[in-house]
Amino acid sequence: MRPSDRDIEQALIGWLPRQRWFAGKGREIAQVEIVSGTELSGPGAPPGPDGPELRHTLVAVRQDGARDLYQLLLGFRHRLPDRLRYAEILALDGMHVYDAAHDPELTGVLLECLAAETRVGPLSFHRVPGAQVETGLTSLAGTAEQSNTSLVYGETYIYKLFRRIVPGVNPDLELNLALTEAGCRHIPRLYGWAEMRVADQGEDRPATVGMLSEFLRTASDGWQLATTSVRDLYGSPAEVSADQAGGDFAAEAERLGTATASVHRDLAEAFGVRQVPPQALRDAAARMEDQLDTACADVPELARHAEPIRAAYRDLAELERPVPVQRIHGDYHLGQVMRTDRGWVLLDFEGEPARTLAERQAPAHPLRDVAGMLRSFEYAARFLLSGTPGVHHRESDAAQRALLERRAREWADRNRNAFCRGYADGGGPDPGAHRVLLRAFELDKAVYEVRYEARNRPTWLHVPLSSLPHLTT
Ligand SMILES: Nc1ncnc2c1ncn2[C@@H]1O[C@H](COP(=O)(O)OP(=O)(O)O)[C@@H](O)[C@H]1O
Ligand SMILES: O=P(O)(O)O[C@H]1O[C@H](CO)[C@@H](O[C@H]2O[C@H](CO)[C@@H](O)[C@H](O)[C@H]2O)[C@H](O)[C@H]1O
Repeated sequence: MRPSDRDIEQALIGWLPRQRWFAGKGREIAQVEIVSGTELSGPGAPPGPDGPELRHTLVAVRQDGARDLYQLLLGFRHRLPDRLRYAEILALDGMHVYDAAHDPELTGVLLECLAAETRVGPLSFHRVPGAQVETGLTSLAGTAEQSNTSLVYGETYIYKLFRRIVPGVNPDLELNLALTEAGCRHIPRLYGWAEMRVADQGEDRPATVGMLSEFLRTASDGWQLATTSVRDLYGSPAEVSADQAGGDFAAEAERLGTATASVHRDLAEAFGVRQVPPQALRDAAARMEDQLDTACADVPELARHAEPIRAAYRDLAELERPVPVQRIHGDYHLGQVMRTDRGWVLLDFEGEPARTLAERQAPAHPLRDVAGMLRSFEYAARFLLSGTPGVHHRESDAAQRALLERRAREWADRNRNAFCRGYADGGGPDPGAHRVLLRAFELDKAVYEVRYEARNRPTWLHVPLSSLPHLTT
């Protein structure tokens, strides 16, 4: 017999905070409640006498008076193979309950549902018009540090199992659908998606719960490529400059800028562009100041950089001109782009994970994405400098330290210039002609990163903090 919902809910209180994708880490869980359970075993995966069985589950988690929804695939087995031990949530009365995202014997059913456009309980599965979905492929759950869980099926598909579920269409799906329709070549091919009805203020609304895309089998992600280039420079003799180093990244950075401008253009055509009055910049500057205040309260080391940051926000508020806004990526960095044999491809249009859906859907100036990527060049250049494994240098060796600092600056500047050139040549607003906007956006992102790192990866906190003196002078 399966454990009761109550037993599972109790076990989830301890299990959820250990999951990388759980957004409520560090806050006490007051309650977990299973709000929906849909049997998904069969017809593609009929359970044997010993299981396994699959139940699609939505849980509501209460923390600090807030209620968030999370999607789980619960597996049930009488005997849990050793390879699934790490995914166990609970074992009771001879039944194991576990995270079935890691069980390829169960996840095949998702492909079958997508192929057949199944409707079951509150769930419905959809194919992009004209797309076929092949079934019978084995999945492997990604191990990347992610906000969601990705299942790679063979070498063909990647299914993004959204973890935190918010009523409405997830911007990742919304933007991928629009870009697919626009024939954009800088996104992975989209095959289908899953949604479920969830109760929202007394009404049932559809919420996106999964998305099936082409798996970019031979691609490398931008972060890996960029940091390889940085390592190459750091490992070269002192007299070798960034442009002479074998692993120079600038040509790729320039192409990435051009691809970014192309995606921005497609998004502008699909969703429109509107001009917002100067008051909107004053409002934006005020919001940035609020974020800064909150971040300074959370991370006191930030306070010593606060004054020049505020000055940059004041400059923004004083810009007396309307600015164009449109849908953008929203959380753009090197980990969100992959270099394929058909050029750069952009991933994950969800926006910053901690923001509300309305904030993530709000149109913004496209240079916000440019600022995000420029911050990422800064990260790639700086994260090897100290506090992280990879480059070994004696802290006491001031000359070595100064050389690495100089090289970090040189690498970041060279690649940011290349990216901005590619972006302007590709038809985007010239970053060099909008310095006040860009500086404010970069600082706002850096403040966000300080909070993000303090909460999620404290050993990385030095990266955004140590980049601030350069940004604020
Ligand atoms: N279509 C794809 N092909 C190959 N790898 C992918 C694809 N989509 C995502 N990935 C890999 O999975 C990682 C996480 O994907 P992402 O969409 O950013 O998920 P999350 O929202 O959970 O952060 C990416 O950084 C990339 O390495
Ligand atoms: O990819 P996510 O949507 O989960 O984005 C979050 O996590 C990112 C880190 O994984 C974080 O990005 C920051 O670190 C990157 C290096 O790991 C760096 O390239 C980015 O520039 C930096 O912002 C992102 O901010 C956060 O929202």
